[in-house]
Amino acid sequence: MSMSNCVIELKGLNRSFINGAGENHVLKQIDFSVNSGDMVAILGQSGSGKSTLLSIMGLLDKADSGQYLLCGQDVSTLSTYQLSQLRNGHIGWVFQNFNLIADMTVTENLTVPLRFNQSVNRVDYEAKIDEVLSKIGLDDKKSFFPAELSGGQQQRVAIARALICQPDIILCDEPTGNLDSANSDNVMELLSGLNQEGRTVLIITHDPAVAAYCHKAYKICDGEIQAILQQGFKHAV
Ligand SMILES: Nc1ncnc2c1ncn2[C@@H]1O[C@H](COP(=O)(O)OP(=O)(O)OP(=O)(O)O)[C@@H](O)[C@H]1O
Repeated sequence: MSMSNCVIELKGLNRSFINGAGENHVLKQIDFSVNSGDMVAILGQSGSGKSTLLSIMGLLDKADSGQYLLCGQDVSTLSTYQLSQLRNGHIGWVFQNFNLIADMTVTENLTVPLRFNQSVNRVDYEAKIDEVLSKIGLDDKKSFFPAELSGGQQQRVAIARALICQPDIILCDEPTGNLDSANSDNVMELLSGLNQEGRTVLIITHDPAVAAYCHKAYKICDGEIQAILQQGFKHAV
């Protein structure tokens, strides 16, 4: 285990896709790290590789070459089972389209990650669900189906689902992309609060107002990642 404060460390990371036009080298020799407790925005034009990078960091995809250390562990040495254990233990995901299961109630949606987590006892499910629902302010919506909630409420449930296994890292892919500005602010306040509690938050966004909630911002351009100075957040993309 590394002694560094880095929860995410990428070294010389490459990812390409082959398509009809040949090889698309999306991420080129990426060196990037995120410290524990950071709140980081990743910007970049459509197709620049933001989701690809986040998928690798969230252990949903693998780099072609280079190294990825998650909480000090070199993920290339791990089996599929070990990867899923690491993912369940450390990472919560929030997506643009919420990705709630339509024919399950809020409570049932929140039960799904608990079932995959062997360290949570079934008798504790209800208390865990109550705890995350009160955190997002939707205690009264337990038996609602996703379609009965507003977009902002659905995204808050998705954040509750990301939180329920107590991850130390929350990865968000355009979390406000489908929300109006009031709901977007609401979701960002929620994510900021989680960061203030000590969670590391990474957010892909096109929106400078979202980046402004973060301490650091980076931009992916031509396969490379570069830091953006705070005063440049507004004009980043
Ligand atoms: N599974 C895949 N197979 C082939 N090409 C892919 C795959 N995933 C991504 N790509 C390509 O990699 C490039 C980067 O895609 P990615 O989704 O990471 O971009 P992005 O910056 O997240 O874009 P957006 O802002 O539009 O979501 C694109 O050219 C895309 O077509």
